[in-house]
Amino acid sequence: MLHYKRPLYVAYPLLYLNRIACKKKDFNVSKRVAILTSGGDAPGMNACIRATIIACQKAGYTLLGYKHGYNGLLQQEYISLSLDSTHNLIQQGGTILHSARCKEFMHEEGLLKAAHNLKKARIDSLIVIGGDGSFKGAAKLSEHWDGQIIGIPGTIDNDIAGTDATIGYFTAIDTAMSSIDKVRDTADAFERIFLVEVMGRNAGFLALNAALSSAADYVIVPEFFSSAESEIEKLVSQINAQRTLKGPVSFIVVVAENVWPNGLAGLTDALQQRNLQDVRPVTLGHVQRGGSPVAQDRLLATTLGEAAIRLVGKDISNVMVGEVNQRPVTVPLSETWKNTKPLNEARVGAMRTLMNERYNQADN
Ligand SMILES: Nc1ncnc2c1ncn2[C@@H]1O[C@H](COP(=O)(O)OP(=O)(O)O)[C@@H](O)[C@H]1O
Ligand SMILES: O=P(O)(O)OC[C@H]1O[C@](O)(COP(=O)(O)O)[C@@H](O)[C@@H]1O
Repeated sequence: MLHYKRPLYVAYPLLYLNRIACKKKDFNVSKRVAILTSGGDAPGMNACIRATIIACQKAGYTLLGYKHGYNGLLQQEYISLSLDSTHNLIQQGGTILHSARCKEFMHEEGLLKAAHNLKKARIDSLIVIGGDGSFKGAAKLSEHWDGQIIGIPGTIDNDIAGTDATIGYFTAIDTAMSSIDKVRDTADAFERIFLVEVMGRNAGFLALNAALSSAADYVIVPEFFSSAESEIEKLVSQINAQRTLKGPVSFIVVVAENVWPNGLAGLTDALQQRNLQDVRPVTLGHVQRGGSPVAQDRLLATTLGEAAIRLVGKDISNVMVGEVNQRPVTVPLSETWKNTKPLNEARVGAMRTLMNERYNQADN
């Protein structure tokens, strides 16, 4: 016997309508995404924000921008980010969302308040552009908030494991390099020793690469620093060897911040005690954090911003989106600070040959 199968919409009209409604809802799942920039600002953060705005708009997501890092979460200070905000944004230094270091967020109460505010604002996914400190904060937040958390590495220090580079790092190298080029002009004119301090917090990426790209004579980085006593011996022997060979010439030492006891003043004293009198210290400081991002930072920022939005709604959280060999990768947030990223081996080799051991006798 043939059974006439009635179509669903005839047999169960309500169920059918409901199904259509659900399908439509699935199709249009309008996620609410929030983004913030935290810790030291870095050139390229804006380029990253721009990429997320466009990617969210294309996916039909709502994007809110919390201002002043985690303070914005605590104060519920946010703005709606739409395509209107993207014009001329890619080339702007700093961050239109502003950044901050937020003490309150380091405590349980602050974290609970932030989680409460995120729930209240019905945020599904939070994107944090920042350094390892910001990622530690994000991981802590995930203990109190069950939304999705995605980190994007943004710091001039490049001290985040799991990604070849961080947003802002390339521009900072460029800025330090061109500043050292200028220092060299005056150093040459007076045949003086110049000590140039560059940022990097506790890592030597910026110092090493700024020194190599500006053809400095010596670089002091935390990764190879054992003691002031042994380092001063090596440095003085290079200066004296160079002077013996070439007569009075300039000598530029790039020094990573936080390495030398008492900073450049301490190193200047140590050199003067060894009869090297005409020494001038220069601290490059926050100038390294500013300026329009170079192409490499814009590209990294744009790729990572787009890749982060691709993850929205997926079953993955508490990860950083980084880049390894020019491919986006996801890395658990905890690995970004538990692992230590080593300096590039080939650059270290170049550092020894062209700078720190340049005047050493060959072994053979
Ligand atoms: N252990 C932590 N717990 C909670 N929040 C943290 C923690 N570490 C850092 N943060 C938050 O992240 C912010 C930025 O961290 P910081 O180390 O200053 O910069 P960056 O993210 O650039 O490394 C801090 O001001 C704080 O609000
Ligand atoms: O701007 P501040 O608070 O003086 O901090 C200076 C520090 O910030 C940096 O510029 C960037 O560090 P983070 O990205 O880790 O915040 C460091 O290189 C420097 O040590």
